[in-house]
Amino acid sequence: MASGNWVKLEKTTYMDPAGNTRTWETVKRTTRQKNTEADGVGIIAVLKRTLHKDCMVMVKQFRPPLGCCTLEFPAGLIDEGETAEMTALRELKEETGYRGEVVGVTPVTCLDPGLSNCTTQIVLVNINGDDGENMHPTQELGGEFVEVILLPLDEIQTKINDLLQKEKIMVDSKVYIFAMGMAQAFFKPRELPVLKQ
Ligand SMILES: Nc1nc(=O)[nH]c2c1ncn2[C@H]1C[C@H](O)[C@@H](COP(=O)(O)OP(=O)(O)O)O1
Repeated sequence: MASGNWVKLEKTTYMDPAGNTRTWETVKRTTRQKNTEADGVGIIAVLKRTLHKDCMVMVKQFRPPLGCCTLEFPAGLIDEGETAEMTALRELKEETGYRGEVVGVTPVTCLDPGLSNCTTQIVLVNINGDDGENMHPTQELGGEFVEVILLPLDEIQTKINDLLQKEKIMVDSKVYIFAMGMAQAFFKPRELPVLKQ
């Protein structure tokens, strides 16, 4: 239907469970590399430093489709010949200046399946903040404008809520779901169990 340098709009033909042929308006990225089912990666990066709380390394940037800034995990598209792990370490260095170590990776996951076939792998990365090269991180941005935001892991939902109150900023759903999960993990086990009616 329409095609640009980064995305295209297609009419996808499929058969529904009743055997009827139908169509769906679908957005696809045009940049997906051979030998990968993922368009890009998201990076859950945890900065670990002596005598500091563990912090999530987040990024704030203006996103043209939304017309506002977003709070996201560092992220980026997979380049030719890269694995998800390689992309994660490259993008983390470019966007935040930190050098990390991969400690986990998800399967290929979808992002907005009612609209698009866009996919991502989420890569979990630890950053040794006591390491000399991570003490003064320097971004390597070629024309991108990305602000690094550190949020303490054990208060992440509250800190995000504070940011949303203070600034006109939109939070990525992956980030907020992660924050809700962390809040549950940190606080629920410490509550005394009570009988639920
Ligand atoms: N849908 C897009 N439209 C564009 O006009 N440009 C786009 C789109 N998607 C990616 N890009 C361009 C813009 C930047 O030059 C790079 C950034 O990509 P990357 O760092 O890999 O990913 P994000 O940080 O998630 O944008 O790609």
